[in-house]
Amino acid sequence: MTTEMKDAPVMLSTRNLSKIYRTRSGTIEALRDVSIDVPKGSFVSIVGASGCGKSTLLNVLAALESASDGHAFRNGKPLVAPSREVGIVFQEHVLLPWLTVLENVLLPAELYGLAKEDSEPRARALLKLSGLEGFEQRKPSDLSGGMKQRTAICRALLTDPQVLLMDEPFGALDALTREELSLELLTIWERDRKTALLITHDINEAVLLSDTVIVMSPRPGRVIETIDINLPRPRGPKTELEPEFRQLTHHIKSLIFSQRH
Ligand SMILES: Nc1ncnc2c1ncn2[C@@H]1O[C@H](COP(=O)(O)OP(=O)(O)OP(=O)(O)O)[C@@H](O)[C@H]1O
Repeated sequence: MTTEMKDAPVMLSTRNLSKIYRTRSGTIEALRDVSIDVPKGSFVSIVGASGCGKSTLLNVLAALESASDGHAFRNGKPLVAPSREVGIVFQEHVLLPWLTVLENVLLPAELYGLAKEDSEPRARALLKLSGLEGFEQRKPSDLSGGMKQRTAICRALLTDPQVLLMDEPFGALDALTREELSLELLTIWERDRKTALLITHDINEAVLLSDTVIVMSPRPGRVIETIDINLPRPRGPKTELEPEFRQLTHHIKSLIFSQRH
């Protein structure tokens, strides 16, 4: 993280956050004592073994789930309810099949009671930027997996949120489409510099996009290391050829493997 970012105000944070799920067959400790800071305008990724609580952490930060203990804040205020200041992109099953692409992108406008006259031009502009012009009136079933995720990203950006939370947004895509979309996301982010928090299993993707990568332990998820990625921006496909890029991905992989039981 650059000095400039270290000095930026904190947009999202948790302090000693724990989450225990109580189910009929017993309790599951998903998160233990997690404290993180996401500075305003930064791109932070969270990586860790499957089941280590990454989605749980993101859901708490989206105010979709509550913590069992500890605190979560946005802009220094405790999180209470989902907000139009936070856009969320999930892995899949995110578009409503009976609505058109445009109607899907406009859903948050309905949810937050925004004027259609303002929202529709923005939705159309976002779709155009994402290469989806001409598909506004199509149904999601007419789209490829990559196009569906582009639509989901447009929807998350509709309210011009301060924060973008993404849970494995490219997880269900083939490797090439995944790479293409992560490069597109990089371009969008470098243009707007919204505060972004990404959950990913792809360590290359995490290092390519992020200012900081947070590595979590297996369940119960704890932060085991926070790694600053100081690779120069703008970044692109060539960044992956840098020796520093390879050292960073190797270090993160070793950390995750060393935690395996
Ligand atoms: N609603 C729930 N009720 C009970 N247990 C849950 C619930 N949601 C998650 N868990 C459990 O909490 C743990 C953490 O789950 P979570 O989905 O946050 O992990 P993850 O790191 O995102 O996993 P993955 O990388 O596989 O998506 C898992 O053991 C999971 O079974």
